[in-house]
Amino acid sequence: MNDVVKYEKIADEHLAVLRIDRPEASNAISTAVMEGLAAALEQARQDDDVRAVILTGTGDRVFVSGGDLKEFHADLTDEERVYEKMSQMRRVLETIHLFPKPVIAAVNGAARGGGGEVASACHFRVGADTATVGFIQVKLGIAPGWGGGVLLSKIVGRQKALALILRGDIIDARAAMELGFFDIVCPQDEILHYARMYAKPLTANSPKAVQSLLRLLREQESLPVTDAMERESRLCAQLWGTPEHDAAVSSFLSRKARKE
Ligand SMILES: CC[C@@H](C(=O)O)C(=O)SCCNC(=O)CCNC(=O)[C@H](O)C(C)(C)COP(=O)(O)OP(=O)(O)OC[C@H]1O[C@@H](n2cnc3c(N)ncnc32)[C@H](O)[C@@H]1OP(=O)(O)O
Repeated sequence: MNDVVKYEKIADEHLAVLRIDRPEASNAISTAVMEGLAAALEQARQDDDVRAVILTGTGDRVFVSGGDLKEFHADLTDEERVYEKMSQMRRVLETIHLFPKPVIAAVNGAARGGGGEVASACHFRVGADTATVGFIQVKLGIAPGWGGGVLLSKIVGRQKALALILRGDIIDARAAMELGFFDIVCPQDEILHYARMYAKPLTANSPKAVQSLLRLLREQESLPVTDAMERESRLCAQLWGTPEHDAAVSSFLSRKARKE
């Protein structure tokens, strides 16, 4: 992390909160933000005490306004340089998408262009009631640059993604919820509280079970259905011997015994 990406650990909730902190630029993604996010994610990955991550933006107006059009248009002049810069942020989105611990986007306000892509890379999205989402790249005559259109399609389905990306409409929080993009919507001034509440069951459950299920559910998308089903049986067998499973079963059985 650095000046433009803040990292806060909430130790007693096993959470890391990553905050994109460029309110003067509507939290646009500059090269420094890309570097800060990569470093912050690595810190959260390495900290065994962190069981989930919340990603948000500073302020009550904007989550992320997309790529920093001022920096990019000053610096990037030919296709290969644009491609390299887009790929730098695409790798950050890949890191989020493949992150071993659940990542929750707390969409505190407008998500535009790449802002929608960043939210799409997260495993869950908590939206402020004032938030708006627009995959508006088409209005700028470009495509989503960071691979987030592909991820959007996995969340809302191909047809709805096609409409959002090709039309470039800006939708409000209620529509984002109806599409299945937001998992919950909450009052804007309580967004972090709601994101923390959303994280609670994820961090309370066995980290080994949560993390291996997250991986399994991601990997099963590219497997034949019977292979994916077999992996689920294997995972259950692997988790059977863990202390968390022993404790949960003992607690259940002793509860039953107490009732008798
Ligand atoms: C390049 C990658 C591509 C992708 O992969 O998808 C993209 O992301 S392209 C970028 C697409 N995004 C946009 O076009 C969004 C542009 N911004 C807005 O629509 C609005 O700013 C907002 C996000 C809806 C917020 O509106 P508001 O609260 O009214 O603030 P202002 O518009 O006054 O902005 C304040 C301040 O922030 C600067 N700003 C906003 N967005 C960007 C941006 N993407 N890059 C750089 N700077 C941005 C804006 O210029 C203002 O600064 P000043 O000009 O210094 O006042």
